Amino acid sequence: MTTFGTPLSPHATKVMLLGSGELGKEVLIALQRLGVETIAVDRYEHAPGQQVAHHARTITMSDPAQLKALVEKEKPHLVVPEIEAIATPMLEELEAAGTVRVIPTARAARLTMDREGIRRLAAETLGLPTSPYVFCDSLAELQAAIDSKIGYPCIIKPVMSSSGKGQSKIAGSADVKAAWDYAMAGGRVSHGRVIVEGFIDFDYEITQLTVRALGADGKVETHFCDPIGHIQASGDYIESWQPHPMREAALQKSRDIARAVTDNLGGQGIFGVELFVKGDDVWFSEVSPRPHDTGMVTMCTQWQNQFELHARAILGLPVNTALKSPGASAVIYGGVDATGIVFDGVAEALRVPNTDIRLFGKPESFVKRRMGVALAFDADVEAARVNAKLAASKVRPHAA
Ligand SMILES: Nc1ncnc2c1ncn2[C@@H]1O[C@H](COP(=O)(O)OP(=O)(O)OP(=O)(O)O)[C@@H](O)[C@H]1O
Ligand SMILES: NCC(=O)N[C@@H]1O[C@H](COP(=O)([O-])[O-])[C@@H](O)[C@H]1O
Ligand SMILES: [Mg+2]
Repeated sequence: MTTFGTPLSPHATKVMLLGSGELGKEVLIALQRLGVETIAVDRYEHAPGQQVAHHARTITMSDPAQLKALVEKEKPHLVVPEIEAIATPMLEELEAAGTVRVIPTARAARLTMDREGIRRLAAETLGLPTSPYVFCDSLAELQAAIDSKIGYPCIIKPVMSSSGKGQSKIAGSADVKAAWDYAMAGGRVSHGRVIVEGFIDFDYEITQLTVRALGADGKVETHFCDPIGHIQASGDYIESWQPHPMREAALQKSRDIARAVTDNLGGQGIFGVELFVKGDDVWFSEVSPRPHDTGMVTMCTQWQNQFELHARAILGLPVNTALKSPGASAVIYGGVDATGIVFDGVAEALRVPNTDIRLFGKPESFVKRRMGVALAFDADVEAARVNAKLAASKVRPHAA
């Protein structure tokens, strides 16, 4: 796209986000700064991104008929998936018919929508190192897969879920049934299928943000951000930092894997490639063809954060992935099941040196729902981590 229109006029450049949580909200803000007209879609009203977009629409995005009707009505130039649970075969149909361009591609959205598509692509088609895995459709199949191939400890996840929902790590046969039941209850779209993965005893894990953007010659170029280190609890990110120090060999392998996966998925935009590292060994875990939750740290560490990079890349604009400062992020959970909650301690949080916060504005809080994030920059990552966690701890969400 080289010509940009005026929002809310007949020549507007229109972008529709499918999913409008905390990540989409920042993409929408970045798009608006470039004069794009935005349509924020989510499964519930007043989603974070809907609060800042020109238009808010609420549909069941996994329903192909509803999705088709909305895209045909709104006629966006670009459709940008922000979550996995979307009727991606319908996106492929709309893309093939020339109705719309999907970011990065409809095929990438379909392959990464559930764990099976992307895992088989990475391990079986591209030959990349991953944990050992088996897909299972029943408790009996799960037990058999563990006994014959995977062993303990292992990790069981619904094929379609994110942020650790429905995921368990188990140590022995006594836990298999509970893990199966938990996966059945925790998947985003009900699917009686799980992946069981061998546990990788990594030294650390990173997100390799990788941007595919157009160069001056109109060809796609790959740009890498500095590696982001992170800590996950029950499969959900609680802390991240950038840059994560890495030995040269591990960094090179990480980038080779990231390039192989993103070259195959194609299109333009940012990807969050999740990797496990032990010594100089690197395993591919999964990839988001969109900004990544651990990448929220880039709001205080890069000149162009991951949301701006995504906005620029999808619009065909040049990108710059340079680091501005080391920094860290720490998650603020709701801590309570309630709607319309209030947050105390925001001023105290911001009195911690070099910090900032984002409160996402989700209308409903759950004990373990991510409601905000604290950010800190500093001369080194360790100091930033201390301050990000301190700032997050000062924010006290509670029922109104
Ligand atoms: N095979 C494994 N070995 C060791 N740790 C693992 C394995 N699989 C997952 N984990 C741990 O669980 C975390 C979450 O796993 P995964 O990324 O597959 O879940 P997710 O629900 O897709 O999360 P998200 O949507 O936040 O990326 C990983 O970042 C890692 O810390
Ligand atoms: N790991 C994926 C991830 O972090 N996705 C982000 O969380 C939102 C859903 O939050 P919710 O579950 O609180 O509605 C999504 O819309 C996206 O912004
Ligand atoms: Mg993950």
